Amino acid sequence: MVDLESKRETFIFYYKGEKKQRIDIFLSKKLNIPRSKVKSLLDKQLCSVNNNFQIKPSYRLKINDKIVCALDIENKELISPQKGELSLVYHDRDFIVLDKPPGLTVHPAPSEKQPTLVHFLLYHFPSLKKIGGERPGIVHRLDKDTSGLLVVALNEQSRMYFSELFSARKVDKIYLALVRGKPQKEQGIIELPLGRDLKNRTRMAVRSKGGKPAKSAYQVIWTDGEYSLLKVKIFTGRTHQIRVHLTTIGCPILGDKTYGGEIIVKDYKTKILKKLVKRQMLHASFLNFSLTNKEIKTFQSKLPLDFKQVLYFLLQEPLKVILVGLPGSGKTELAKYLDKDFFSADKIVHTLYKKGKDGYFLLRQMLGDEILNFNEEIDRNKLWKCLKDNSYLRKEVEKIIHPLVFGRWQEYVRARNFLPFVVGDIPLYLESRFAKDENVVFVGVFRPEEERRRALLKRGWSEEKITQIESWQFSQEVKLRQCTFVVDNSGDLKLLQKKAAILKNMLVKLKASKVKNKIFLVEEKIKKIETGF
Ligand SMILES: CC(C)(COP(=O)(O)OP(=O)(O)OC[C@H]1O[C@@H](n2cnc3c(N)ncnc32)[C@H](O)[C@@H]1O)[C@@H](O)C(=O)NCCC(=O)NCCS
Ligand SMILES: Nc1ncnc2c1ncn2[C@@H]1O[C@H](COP(=O)(O)OP(=O)(O)OP(=O)(O)O)[C@@H](O)[C@H]1O
Repeated sequence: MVDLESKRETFIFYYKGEKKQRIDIFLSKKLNIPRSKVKSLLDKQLCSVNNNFQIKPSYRLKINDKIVCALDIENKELISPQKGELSLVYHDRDFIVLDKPPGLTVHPAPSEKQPTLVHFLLYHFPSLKKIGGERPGIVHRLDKDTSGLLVVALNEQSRMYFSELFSARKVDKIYLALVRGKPQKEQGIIELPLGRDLKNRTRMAVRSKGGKPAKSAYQVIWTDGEYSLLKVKIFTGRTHQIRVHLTTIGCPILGDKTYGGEIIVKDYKTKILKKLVKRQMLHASFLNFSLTNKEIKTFQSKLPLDFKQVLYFLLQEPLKVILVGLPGSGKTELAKYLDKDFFSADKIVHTLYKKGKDGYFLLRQMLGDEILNFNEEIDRNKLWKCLKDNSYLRKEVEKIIHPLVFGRWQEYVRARNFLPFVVGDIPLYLESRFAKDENVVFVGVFRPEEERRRALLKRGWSEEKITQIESWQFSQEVKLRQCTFVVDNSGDLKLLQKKAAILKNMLVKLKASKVKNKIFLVEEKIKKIETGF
């Protein structure tokens, strides 16, 4: 038998709980060691209850039971202090708050070969050795690839205080998560029980039977529809809670390979994203709790560099410059000067009408063979005649064609995510209410009536066609009123080219200031914590 009280690594507890609790559960929490380790201590008779050493793990503690326990030192000696950088946010006699970088495991585990945070802590805070155990001072955890705030107790009293605080859920914990997709609601609560995935034990899953209750609340800070930045508060602290809960609303955390957040390279944007995202984009950014003297402590961490890079990249959408103006005003000419590779809705419509393409089938189905020429191709003149006196049919055609054009426009923009701005010659953008988009800037093109009409006649349009097609569009005044910039195309093409060069400059500046503004607004929202959870 071991003389427990004469050993340096001895722990003495008096059980004060009202309910009878299993000793293995009690000691696992108190000593911060797994239950299997408690069992081995009991088996080795390194633990006693009221001086009785024959104790089973299922023994239920009664009030005032005296528990004496000696942690065997073999394991502890394995954790040798190691030099490593710690980013301290707060430090006093009792505890520290630090900013854990991604990729650092909190405490030793069989699968972890690299030094852990505990190794570094022992180097900087040798007094932690007194606390003992495999997890000295550790009162809560963050996954290896999650960054952010972690509290570490520096003495046994503080460790017990914080352990109780965390397990009684008296700590406000808020995380930031960059996710794929967009939650259906701006904010919401996810309350779904979690347990080990029965098919894959390394994963957690929602389990209505046998899962432990888990509750998270989220708010959307920013979204572009495809990716979102969420603020998540957790009310329970289950393993992988945020990661699993967010997948249940269709928003896996970017980079979280275990739960469907892997980045699949589809285009330029995802290619860059894959390079930037090296881990799950989850960051513990805020902690709030009260101390024994009732003082409330609040901590907020800065965004880690990799998280910031990904976020800024996602905020870098190009400015979408949409040219509007009446037919013949010179939109296409201006577009060419702004960007040779501009997007032309008219061109897209032309390709969609080609034999075998989507538009071709749909129009033929709707309007029959009378819009075809002898080669069974769509004859635009016949089509125009068909539509000119039938506004119902025209609107039906637009209902089919505009979403197809808009889809192509979105693809076009996505493939040019690296540019400061993209140019769309989309004459009906305003009229057809393409999706609302805060990144759009309208540029109006004005050309004197006579010159405009002359150009259209030259194009082969009849007076009737000019009047008719104009009547399908908003008036010049209504169009130009919605524009941030208006280009007066009264002179010749050379002058228009000069104006285009000036406009280009202004667009680049506008884009830079818009991004700056967007970053500012997002960062302000990140800082504002107590908003409606
Ligand atoms: C009316 C049609 C047959 C005329 O064809 P045509 O080859 O003569 O002209 P084109 O397609 O090059 O269009 C020239 C200009 O007309 C104007 N315009 C074309 N269609 C429309 C429309 N439905 N409503 C208002 N203006 C239109 C635009 O300013 C456009 O830039 C054709 O444009 C058409 O099928 N339109 C319906 C589809 C549509 O809405 N297209 C606009 C692109 S988003
Ligand atoms: N400043 C100008 N000087 C001379 N010709 C011009 C000028 N601006 C435009 N044009 C000519 O007028 C015609 C109509 O211009 P453009 O095709 O650019 O108009 P648009 O606004 O794109 O019309 P639509 O909406 O019908 O496509 C073209 O032949 C173009 O070359």
